[in-house]
Amino acid sequence: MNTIFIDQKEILKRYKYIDKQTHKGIQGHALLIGGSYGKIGSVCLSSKAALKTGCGLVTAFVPKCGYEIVQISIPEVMVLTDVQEKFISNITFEIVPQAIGIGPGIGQERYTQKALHDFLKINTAPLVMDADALNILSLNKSWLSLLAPKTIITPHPKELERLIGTWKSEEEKFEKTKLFSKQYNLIVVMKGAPTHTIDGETIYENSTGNAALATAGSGDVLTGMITSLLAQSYEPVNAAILGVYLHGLTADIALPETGYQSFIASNVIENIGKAYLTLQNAQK
Ligand SMILES: NC(=O)C1=CN([C@@H]2O[C@H](COP(=O)(O)OP(=O)(O)OC[C@H]3O[C@@H](n4cnc5c(N)ncnc54)[C@H](O)[C@@H]3O)[C@@H](O)[C@H]2O)[C@@H](O)CC1
Ligand SMILES: Nc1ncnc2c1ncn2[C@@H]1O[C@H](COP(=O)(O)OP(=O)(O)O)[C@@H](O)[C@H]1O
Ligand SMILES: [Mg+2]
Repeated sequence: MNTIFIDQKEILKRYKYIDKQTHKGIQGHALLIGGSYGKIGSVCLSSKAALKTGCGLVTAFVPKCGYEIVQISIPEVMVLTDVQEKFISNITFEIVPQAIGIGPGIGQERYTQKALHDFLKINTAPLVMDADALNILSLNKSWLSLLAPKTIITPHPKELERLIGTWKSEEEKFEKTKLFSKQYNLIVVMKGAPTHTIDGETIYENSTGNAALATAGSGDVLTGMITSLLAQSYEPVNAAILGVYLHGLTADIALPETGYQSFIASNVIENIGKAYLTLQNAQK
């Protein structure tokens, strides 16, 4: 098995330093599409995480009921709304994002399923798919062929099972996921403890993170972080590997202060800066 252990040394080979002359117009624009009535928080977490991971601009596309929630909770994020009040039914926008993340809190309404299908047929931006976007794909497996090469999917174990079916051993899980990755030319971020990112035959095993991450919304945050890195022109596999590494590192940094129990998804976002600084300081 071709497994690469992702420690700081491997990350430094992939991490790109900020150009002193950069500006928000070239730092990348990320679009996060998600949320439904009662789950607007998920897309707030993804959007804020995207900004804190360094892209220049972030837009959230949410159902109408999410408009004020996103505007008030994260003033730096721009907001586009669907025509429907409580769920997404028609994904249209005039901006040109460099990357899109879709799925957190989006639900599985029939109209949302159709909106996802229509979106996948025309989307050309680098894409991260998570949560209910993956559950909708599991209900409509023929749509997997619409995904562009190197689309990143970020399933937790239950979402993975819905996509690839059950497994009887860890070995079988990896074999089935590798086959799935090759069949559809996808990058699969197999979330877990630890997380493995699978790109065809290659498995990248992450070295950071701990059980503090077992908390609501920590996956939504990861989606925003990876989308942000994609928008900053990281190759998809590197965006996935670096996003997973920084995400886990925030929990390792915060653990002495929060303990396992009181760490929440917002603490991931708060510690992204410190996680980046470990990489910058390692170069000095
Ligand atoms: N504040 C918010 O608005 C939040 C919204 N969320 C959204 O809620 C929707 C439902 O997401 P869920 O993931 O809760 O629902 P799912 O039904 O997909 O997953 C929940 C079930 O999956 C299994 N599972 C999850 N992680 C596992 C693991 N590591 N090992 C083994 N089994 C595991 C468990 O059996 C669990 O009951 C998504 O759209 C998600 O984005 C959640 O992210 C929570 C926070
Ligand atoms: N025990 C654990 N150790 C390390 N990482 C964990 C652990 N439990 C969960 N995680 C990480 O937390 C995140 C949970 O994602 P997910 O289940 O999608 O959460 P949500 O949907 O609530 O946002 C994943 O990145 C996963 O790898
Ligand atoms: Mg999730």
